[in-house]
Amino acid sequence: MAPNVSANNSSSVLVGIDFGTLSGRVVVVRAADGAVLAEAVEDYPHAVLSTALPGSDRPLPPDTALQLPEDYRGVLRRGVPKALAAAGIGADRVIGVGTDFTACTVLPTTADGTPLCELPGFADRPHAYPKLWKHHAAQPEADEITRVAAERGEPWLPRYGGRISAEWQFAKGLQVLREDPEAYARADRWIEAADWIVWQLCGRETRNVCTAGYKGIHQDGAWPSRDYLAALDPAFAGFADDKLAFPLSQLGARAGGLSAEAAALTGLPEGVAVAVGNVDAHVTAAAARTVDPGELLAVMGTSTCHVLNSDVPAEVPGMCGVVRDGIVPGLWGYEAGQSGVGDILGWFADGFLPPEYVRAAKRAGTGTHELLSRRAAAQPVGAHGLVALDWHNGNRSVLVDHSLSGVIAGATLATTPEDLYRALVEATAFGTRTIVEAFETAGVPVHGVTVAGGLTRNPFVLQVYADVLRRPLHVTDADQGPALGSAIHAAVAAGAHPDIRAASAAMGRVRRDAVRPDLRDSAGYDRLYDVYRDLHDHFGRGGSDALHRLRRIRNDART
Ligand SMILES: Nc1ncnc2c1ncn2[C@@H]1O[C@H](COP(=O)(O)OP(=O)(O)O)[C@@H](O)[C@H]1O
Ligand SMILES: O=C(CO)[C@@H](O)[C@@H](O)COP(=O)(O)O
Repeated sequence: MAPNVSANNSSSVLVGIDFGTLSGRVVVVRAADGAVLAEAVEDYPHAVLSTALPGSDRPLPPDTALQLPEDYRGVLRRGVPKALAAAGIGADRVIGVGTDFTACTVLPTTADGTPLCELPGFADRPHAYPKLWKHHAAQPEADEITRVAAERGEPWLPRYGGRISAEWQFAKGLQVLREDPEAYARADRWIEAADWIVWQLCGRETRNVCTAGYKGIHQDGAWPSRDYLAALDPAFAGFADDKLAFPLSQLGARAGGLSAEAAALTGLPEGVAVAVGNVDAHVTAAAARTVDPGELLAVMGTSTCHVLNSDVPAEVPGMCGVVRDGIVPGLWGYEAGQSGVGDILGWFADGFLPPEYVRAAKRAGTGTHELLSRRAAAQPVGAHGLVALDWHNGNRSVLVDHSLSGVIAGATLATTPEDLYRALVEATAFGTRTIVEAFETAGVPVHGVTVAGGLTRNPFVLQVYADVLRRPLHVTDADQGPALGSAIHAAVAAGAHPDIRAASAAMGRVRRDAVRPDLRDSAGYDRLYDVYRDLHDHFGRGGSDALHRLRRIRNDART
């Protein structure tokens, strides 16, 4: 049944769904002004598979991170009806649905979109499963992809900051070919989860310009040539032509209408607009009103993604990529990122605290992050005598090396847990400063910085970032920024707003200058940042190969 609400009716609503690392979040949003009427969070029952496949005790190799497609369907099946019920509105008011995904989260499927891991005989093969963005086991393939491209002078390499990441589509695809050629051959399609979920919703394959550009290597209308791919491996020559190629759709476009099957699954009306797939960080630009040139958005959660529009393409060393139309049609969209941010803080706060800290947090009725943040905030800048490197999940920008790991320098017998927590927060802020400086040095101006994501709920973290960056921060005023961004894209796909810019202006939410820097503290952070830069270049740019050697020793010991 087609909905009985027209696109510009004041009661029209959109459903936005953000498929995150551990859960899917669904929001129901008013088309006219972006008011969030309700939200629901649906955890993935299997979370991240990094030690073993379900029902198996065979250990997975180091740096593996897989997921289950059925967990994604669970968000459609349970999360969407929950959010609609919480909004207390009839499904007939929904005029469109938009989705975003972590990326590059990518899976092999048959020609009809069936995930390989769901085929008889493939359930026990790790390479038949979706590889999550933080699957970092394809670093050797990424190094090879970069080296061969540099040797051949491939014109697209500078568009990726000079290095292709182990997180992206080609490295992960080449790993499958090398380690499970049968699964590689059986995969008719190699598709971003961002596009696969849209396939589940509207019953047909589409591919979006955003993931094709940033996570695939699609530039100036073309994939890497067969010659280049054959130079990597003759059996890889057809990777792009056979498994990726498909006409690309612009962001904000209508991918199709909701299929009868998806309507039955979600409770939404058949035929409503389904927006083209998108990436969690890039879609948030619409929610944060950072769709104009020079407005940098940092989406700070498990990891941080930095996205930024510009009128001009530039070569920024170590960025993730620059893609025409990659964030909004008509501009060059830049992306950079840090592979570990909230995860580094969580690793420490969840795993390394003395029992008395956990008890103190309980007594205060807060979590351990809040306790550590409160205690750390009471210190003068630099009083802990520490500087850390934020590479516990590798380095996505500007070094593009996932064999790097974390470092904490300056620890003494007097070092406390709040000292360490503070040093880790600061390290992530220094990582962001390194990225902002890389953009500006390369001639891509950064006029303003807006932040979104789960870490914006921590005022201490925000103050450190404002001080380290010496800039006021604008803060996205939405608990579920990516999901709101997806709803905004759905509004455009449904025709409720003419384009992403207009929809962002009407439906986006941001508190301008919400956090102001304390410039006295900025001066203290400048001194720490100098030390960070020294350690960064020493461990990351060839001063010492200690971290690579340690990674090799670890892998040898585990195998
Ligand atoms: N109060 C807090 N301060 C800092 N980090 C936090 C806090 N609470 C949770 N985290 C971290 O934030 C991350 C989750 O961020 P969130 O934006 O909710 O998720 P995602 O990145 O999956 O979208 C986790 O890595 C967690 O360790
Ligand atoms: O890399 C990207 C986007 O390009 C992210 O999807 C990835 O870092 C995961 O983001 P989250 O930290 O889960 O929000």
